[in-house]
Amino acid sequence: MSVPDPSYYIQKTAYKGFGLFAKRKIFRGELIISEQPLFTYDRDKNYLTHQIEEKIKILSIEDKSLFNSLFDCYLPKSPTPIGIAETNSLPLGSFSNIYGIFPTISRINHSCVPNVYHSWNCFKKFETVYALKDIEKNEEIVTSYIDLYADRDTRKNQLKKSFRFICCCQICKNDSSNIKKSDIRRKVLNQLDQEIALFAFKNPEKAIIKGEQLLKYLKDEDMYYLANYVGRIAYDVFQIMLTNIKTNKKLSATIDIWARLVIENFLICSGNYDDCNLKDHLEIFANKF
Ligand SMILES: C[S@@+](CC[C@H](N)C(=O)[O-])C[C@H]1O[C@@H](n2cnc3c(N)ncnc32)[C@H](O)[C@@H]1O
Repeated sequence: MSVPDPSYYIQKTAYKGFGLFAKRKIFRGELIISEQPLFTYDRDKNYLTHQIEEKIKILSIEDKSLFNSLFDCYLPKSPTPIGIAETNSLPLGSFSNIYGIFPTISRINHSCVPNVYHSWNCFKKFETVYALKDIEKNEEIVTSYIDLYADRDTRKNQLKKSFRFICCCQICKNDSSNIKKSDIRRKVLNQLDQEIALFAFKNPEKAIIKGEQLLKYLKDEDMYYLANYVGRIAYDVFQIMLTNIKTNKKLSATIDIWARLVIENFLICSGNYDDCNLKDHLEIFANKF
């Protein structure tokens, strides 16, 4: 089921195949698409081709033709079911082996400066797409296929290997001195991200400082609008503060600010924070002061 009166349209692009575009101005935090999968499959299984072919067999005629119309980046001239599935499938949750085929969301092209975030809503069983920033009428709607803490060459190699294209987004085609600066900042982001987990138990004060530094680097790299990244960092810091609240009140003095940051950013990128383990705690602290 899609949102009634969609705010997007699908159109052929100059060099990216089809893409999704804004039919009108879309605002940050707006739900753009909510879509059920045509079918799902277990990507961990060896007999992948057989599994996908069996799933296609039981689709309705319309759904079969929808599936067959999707792009195969591996064999574009003579698409195969496995090629179409591997070009377009999305995991149902961050670490899931179960992947789904979503005919409309599959048309969204990649950018390392995405303007939307897609994720699986495990309660409603829909893949949703929310706007991370205001999107102007006729602007292309773009998502990220990869980890954006990676440097330019790593991003380029991943996209080439998995999706067979060279990214020409505004940060990938920057001049070399700007790319160098961006790569250094992303390397630091990656390192700080790992250090939060490393210090969470043995030195929580330090882990919180790493979280604050992460947000600063995200701002410097113009990534602070990425509510999925900001929300996750804030959630990590909130969790550390909550764990230590009884033993170290000073350490958790700003817990309300972090709780609000989690809620605000989770709402923007996925419209809810229902699947958070700490939902009740978040609400209590966000409203406490
Ligand atoms: C999931 S599909 C996206 C929709 C696709 N363009 C279509 O026509 O259906 C992924 C494929 O789109 C193309 N694509 C996505 N983002 C691109 C980009 N930024 N530049 C060039 N091609 C891109 C690549 O061929 C990639 O393998």
